Amino acid sequence: MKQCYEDYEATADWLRSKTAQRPKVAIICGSGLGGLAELLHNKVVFPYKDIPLFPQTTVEGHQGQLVFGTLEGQQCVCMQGRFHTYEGYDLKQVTYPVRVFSLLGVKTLILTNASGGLNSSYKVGDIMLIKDQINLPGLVGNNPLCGPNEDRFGERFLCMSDAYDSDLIALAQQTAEEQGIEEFMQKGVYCMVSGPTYESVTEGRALRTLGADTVGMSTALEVVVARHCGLRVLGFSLITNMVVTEYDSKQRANHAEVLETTRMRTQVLEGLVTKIVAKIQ
Ligand SMILES: O=P(O)(O)O[C@H]1O[C@H](CO)[C@@H](O)[C@H]1O
Ligand code: HPA
Repeated sequence: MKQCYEDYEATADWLRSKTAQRPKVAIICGSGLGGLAELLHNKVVFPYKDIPLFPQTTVEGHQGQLVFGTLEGQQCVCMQGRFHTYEGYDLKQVTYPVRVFSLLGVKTLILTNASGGLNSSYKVGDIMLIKDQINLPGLVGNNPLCGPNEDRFGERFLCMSDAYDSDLIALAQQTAEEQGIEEFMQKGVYCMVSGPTYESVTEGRALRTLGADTVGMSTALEVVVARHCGLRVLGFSLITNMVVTEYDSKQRANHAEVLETTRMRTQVLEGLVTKIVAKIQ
């Protein structure tokens, strides 16, 4: 499927025609983390299957609906479920909603994800503020900005050294302190791999050597496209499991454990994001 500017406009126009809400903040919820959308007031809900040109979610823990509403007085739009390349979607489909959000007038994108911990000082259940990313698929040619540049969204050559907004990171850290949850807050580097396989022992070790603190199968592509259209970005990675980095380990990564851990921390993460949203200008 080849998306053009008019496709993004058509989806944005359709949404505008169905709701008078004009969010400035968008939130993409990771695996098992869609509960945040339930906290919105004056909800207007669109199942993805009803939204023109929107992909569908196929992964357990990703509900598949777009929720507009107000969080602490701030108009928001929340994706209860995201798209991944391992589902068979291409890079433009995975990132399609981000450009739609930009056309709707969104200025800030908050992303959450479930991830495997690589940094041995991290524990399952820790929440990592993402300070930077390694877009592994992008480094070898699978970058969503490949192809003709759409100047109406952004420039051809995009700087990514400031991808995660330092003011928003500071705001998140301050809010975590106020919430008294610093003990399980971390700050580090997220690495995206394509999945759907979890890492082999040697792959896990290699990613750690590259400088990654956590690894997952999402987020980086959405962030590239968000930055291209000028959105400010804040990201949280919930460590749902530790990546197996010992050859004789009996531990095995699995999605059930991922979802189980999200259940353990979902309320804390929801509370943190809610308080941050309240303070976003
Ligand atoms: O990144 P999110 O969507 O949170 O989900 C993570 O959890 C799934 C694997 O358990 C993968 O989709 C991985 O990317
Ligand atoms: N690896 C990759 N993606 C993941 C993991 C992991 O260990 N946990 C949750 N998403």
